[in-house]
Amino acid sequence: MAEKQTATTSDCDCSGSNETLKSADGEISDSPKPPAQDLKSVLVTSVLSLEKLDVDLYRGTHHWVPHTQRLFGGQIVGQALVAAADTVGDSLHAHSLHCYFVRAGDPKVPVLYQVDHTRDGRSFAVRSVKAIQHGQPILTCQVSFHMVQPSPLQHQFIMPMVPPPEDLLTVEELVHLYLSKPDLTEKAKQGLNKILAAEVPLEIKPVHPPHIYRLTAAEPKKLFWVRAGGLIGEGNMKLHRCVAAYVSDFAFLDTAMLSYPNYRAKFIASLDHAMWFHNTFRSDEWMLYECESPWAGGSRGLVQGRLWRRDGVLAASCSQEGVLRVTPVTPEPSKL
Ligand SMILES: CC(C)(COP(=O)(O)OP(=O)(O)OC[C@H]1O[C@@H](n2cnc3c(N)ncnc32)[C@H](O)[C@@H]1OP(=O)(O)O)[C@@H](O)C(=O)NCCC(=O)NCCSC(=O)CCCC(=O)O
Repeated sequence: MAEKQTATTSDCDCSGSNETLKSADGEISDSPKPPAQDLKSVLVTSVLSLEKLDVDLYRGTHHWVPHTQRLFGGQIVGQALVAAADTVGDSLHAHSLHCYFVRAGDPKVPVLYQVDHTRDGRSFAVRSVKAIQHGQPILTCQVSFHMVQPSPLQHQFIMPMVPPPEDLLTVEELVHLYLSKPDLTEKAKQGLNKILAAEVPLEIKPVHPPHIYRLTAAEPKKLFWVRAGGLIGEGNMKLHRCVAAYVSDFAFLDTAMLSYPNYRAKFIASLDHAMWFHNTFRSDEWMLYECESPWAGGSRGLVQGRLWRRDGVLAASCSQEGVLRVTPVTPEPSKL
């Protein structure tokens, strides 16, 4: 386990409000089904189980598609990582990836993944993956792999102090709580029911659930516990990194919107996504996702995230820039 060093102030700040579950009558991000820890995760049986069509050529299908009706970026990154990882030996583990989302993914057709062997070195290997639909790239992704090498240099920030997942409600439980409140507008009910109907293969527990009646401008920071819905197990540790790639794009970019409750996203899409894997972890066990946005401007926003194992080990770091085109929210006469 890595030794820890003193955290910066931003790393210790866990006061940001959490908008994994957004305002009941604002844009709603979809949310998970209840846990089924005895069942194999659909991420393993379906989403990240690619069909090998030929040498270095794979095909992936979809499970959950966001309300935007463009493919979920995390799914494309996760599948690209599965394809890349299949072309390197078992002693090599992904330590970083860098992706550009160049076209919207079409949920009506599968995605092809073409892997190019950029370089095989002594301890590192690099793969370039192109995700293709309708003959055109929708994502380009470079993945670098490294063999396990010891080092006397070891440090990491300290995980923020937050309540354990056992003390918090899932998004679904929160939605049921909100639905039981009186004076809920029809629009709000519809939004909440849409969340319950979604089939996101993740289980999420916001650390600071948003207040349903009062949305105030908050620091662009949020924290939530997350794990794959269902069992993945220890059989294929490479797969946990692919699942983390899937997880890392979920409700990430909207961190940049937390300071602007009077605007809703008219067009929101991730432009790029980068990830660094630091330690081994199980993505079917609770991990804390710490997200913050250091900057927004010019119709774009930057977000950065850290995925923590619950024992305080830093598992992965992520960065993403996205396009954020917003429109003012029209105040409603009723309570919600
Ligand atoms: C980013 C783009 C759209 C850029 O392509 P482009 O041809 O340069 O497109 P564009 O000109 O920006 O148009 C896109 C759209 O934005 C509109 N637009 C353009 N300029 C303005 C403006 N000033 N005001 C208001 N709207 C504007 C355009 O009319 C386009 O709208 P349209 O698609 O025609 O309805 C493209 O590269 C793309 O689609 N890439 C893929 C992005 C993606 O699919 N990412 C992964 C999925 S997003 C995700 O997973 C994160 C989830 C976020 C979350 O919910 O947390």
